[in-house]
Amino acid sequence: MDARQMKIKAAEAALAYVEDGMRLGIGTGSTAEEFVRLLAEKVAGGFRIEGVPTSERTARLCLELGVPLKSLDELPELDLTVDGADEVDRKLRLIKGGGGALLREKIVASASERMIVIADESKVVDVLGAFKLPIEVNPFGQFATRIAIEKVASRLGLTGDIVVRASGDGPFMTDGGHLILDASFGRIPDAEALASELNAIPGVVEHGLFIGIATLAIIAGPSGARVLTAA
Ligand SMILES: O=C[C@H](O)[C@H](O)[C@H](O)COP(=O)(O)O
Repeated sequence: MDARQMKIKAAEAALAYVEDGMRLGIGTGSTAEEFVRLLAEKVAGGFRIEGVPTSERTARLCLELGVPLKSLDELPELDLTVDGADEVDRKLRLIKGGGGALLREKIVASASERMIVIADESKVVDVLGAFKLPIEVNPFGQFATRIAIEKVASRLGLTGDIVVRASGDGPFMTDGGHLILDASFGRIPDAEALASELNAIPGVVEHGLFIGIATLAIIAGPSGARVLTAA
């Protein structure tokens, strides 16, 4: 089974949790896109859902494939969000934001009764942090914000480069008009402490640590998909 087939397996398994009439948060990234494709087939067959996309990219795909969309303002309470992740640990803590959609993803998932993560085995880790932590920051005062992040990290014993994510010749801009700083901290033993310290920095809009948000993860490997619940 290749990487794409594993993503499809996880997406298929997640579809079993989607019920007719649900208000559904729809994630971003290559795994979430497999979910959108399968969801679109069900919608074409008469299945009714109302979807809230977590990015402009996901919104475009949904529109192209005929998945009905609403804004989060129209549907501020959702039944379920299905989304990918860059890392997931055994307590279902996540790193997200590899595709730059972490802010909307976190808002949408937090407005949902449940969040199901879909991923392949390569995303499961013992300790978060091998994947660079995306931190979304306001462009105003970005250097001051970076220094504040470095100080917080150093207090927690974390070191490593923090770089502005690039796109083409310029910086990558999120759907909300912010920058992403990718922090190479390596292992993050106390994700809760880092999350709350980052939240306290004024220039930090949001960060990619999702803690206490996911309800279960569907992890696909070469021999099929397994369900991971918080240890
Ligand atoms: O910002 C992007 C998201 O957090 C994605 O869900 C995450 O990067 C995983 O994407 P993929 O399924 O492409 O690995």
